[in-house]
Amino acid sequence: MKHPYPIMLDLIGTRSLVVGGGRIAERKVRSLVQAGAHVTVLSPDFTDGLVEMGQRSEIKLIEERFSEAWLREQTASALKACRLVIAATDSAEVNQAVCAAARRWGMFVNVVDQPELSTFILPSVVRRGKLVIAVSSGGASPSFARKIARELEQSYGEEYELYLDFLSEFRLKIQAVIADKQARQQLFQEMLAWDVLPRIRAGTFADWKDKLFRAFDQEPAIATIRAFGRGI
Ligand SMILES: C[C@@]1(CC(=O)O)C2=NC(=C\c3[nH]c(c(CCC(=O)O)c3CC(=O)O)Cc3[nH]c(c(CC(=O)O)c3CCC(=O)O)/C=C3\N/C(=C\2)[C@@H](CCC(=O)O)[C@]3(C)CC(=O)O)/[C@H]1CCC(=O)O
Ligand SMILES: NC(=O)c1ccc[n+]([C@@H]2O[C@H](COP(=O)([O-])OP(=O)(O)OC[C@H]3O[C@@H](n4cnc5c(N)ncnc54)[C@H](O)[C@@H]3O)[C@@H](O)[C@H]2O)c1
Repeated sequence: MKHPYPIMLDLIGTRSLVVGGGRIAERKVRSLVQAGAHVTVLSPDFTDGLVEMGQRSEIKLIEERFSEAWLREQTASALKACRLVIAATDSAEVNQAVCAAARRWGMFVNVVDQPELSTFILPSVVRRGKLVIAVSSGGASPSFARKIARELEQSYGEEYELYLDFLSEFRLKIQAVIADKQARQQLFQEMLAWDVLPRIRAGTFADWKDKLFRAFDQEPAIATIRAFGRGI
């Protein structure tokens, strides 16, 4: 992959197929389910984790081997409904066959043991609510991508979830009321320098936010917000 193109996909309600039921398949399935995808797993056996997810109806398990014969039995509409396919068996040949079929159907495909065949690969991810930090080494060293993500996890703690919610909520409020686009954009930059994170950490954020929103509702002007943000 010379120039991977990073995107944030909305998979809610879409279908994905994972072929293979081992440890690696389970890791990929968990991230798909977390993203809201409907996942079908095709394999003659499954990890305990996958079995439990199947029992909780979080995923659909098909206890069969992938083969050309299995593929022929599937209806075109069922296959076409699949957005992503992950070939996660321990057989390079089977993974290649899954990849060829997925490409034939125009699906995006990830091959866990042959990155060069993949049309997408998975990054190491840190999630803090709306904040998603994805790190990829482009397949050079997945362990290194993971190491950087763990380091970022230390720098961007749990408080960032609330922080992003605040930035998002207040940004929408400002967009709805302040017509001057340039002034708005300047304010969005300035807001990043306010002492919001220390307030979240100190437990004084909710009170401060209430006051800010009340001040803004009473006098919806840039100057009010600026003065408040700077603690004047
Ligand atoms: C990030 C993460 C996401 C995820 O899987 O969700 C991910 N691998 C993770 C972990 C990990 N993978 C491996 C080890 C063992 C140590 C090592 O080899 O380093 C560890 C470490 C561990 O498990 O701790 C082995 C490995 N991985 C691949 C191969 C095949 C090959 O290279 O040929 C082999 C050799 C198999 C063998 O030879 O036995 C291939 C891929 N792995 C990728 C992603 C894609 C590139 C990502 C990138 O570079 O940006 C890519 C190309 C395709 C893909 O899978 O999408 C996840 C960390 C999640 C987290 O944050 O915890
Ligand atoms: N991409 C990554 O992040 C990564 C990390 C480590 C290892 N790997 C590679 O991933 C592969 C899988 O590793 P694992 O630890 O999950 O292996 P595993 O042996 O635990 O699981 C393999 C699964 O594939 C199933 N399978 C075999 N043939 C099949 C077929 N025809 N149809 C459907 N399912 C079939 C097996 O029944 C089993 O459930 C290995 O090749 C490994 O080298 C990838």
